[in-house]
Amino acid sequence: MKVALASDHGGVNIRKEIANLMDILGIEYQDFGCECDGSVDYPDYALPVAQKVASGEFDRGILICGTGIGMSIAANKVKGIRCALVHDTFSAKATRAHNDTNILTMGERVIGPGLARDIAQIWLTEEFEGGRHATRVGKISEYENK
Ligand SMILES: O=C(CO)[C@H](O)[C@H](O)COP(=O)(O)O
Repeated sequence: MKVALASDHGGVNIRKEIANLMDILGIEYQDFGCECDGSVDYPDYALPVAQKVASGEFDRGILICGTGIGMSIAANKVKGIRCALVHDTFSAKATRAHNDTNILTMGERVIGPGLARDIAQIWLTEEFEGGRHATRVGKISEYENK
């Protein structure tokens, strides 16, 4: 699995935490910044990462901003992306098992690094269950492809 990782200025610390987690787990990833001295605009990071995942260049994406919301809104505009904003471990598991999400977002101004790490680890390792969930995800793709 190859993961594209990025944050805006509001998510730098959790982005570094997740990079460290993926180093430990032996997960291949590329860090697309930001190299933030000051303020940047989250769509400039969310959209390129989402495009890389949608194109198949990367299997998954993880995006961090202050709330996770802006990154999530932007990523979900890209065709083929199922992005989940997650701030609890139950949803981290469920959104992989049920929604087959390919991008995870979190907000550094919402949760701490320990919880973010746990959420990322679950999301990176949980499998999609398929079955009835595949039917439902398929309906979303069908709508998107109309
Ligand atoms: O969470 C975010 C987007 O959803 C951003 O990180 C947040 O809006 C940045 O705010 P500021 O420019 O005030 O640091």
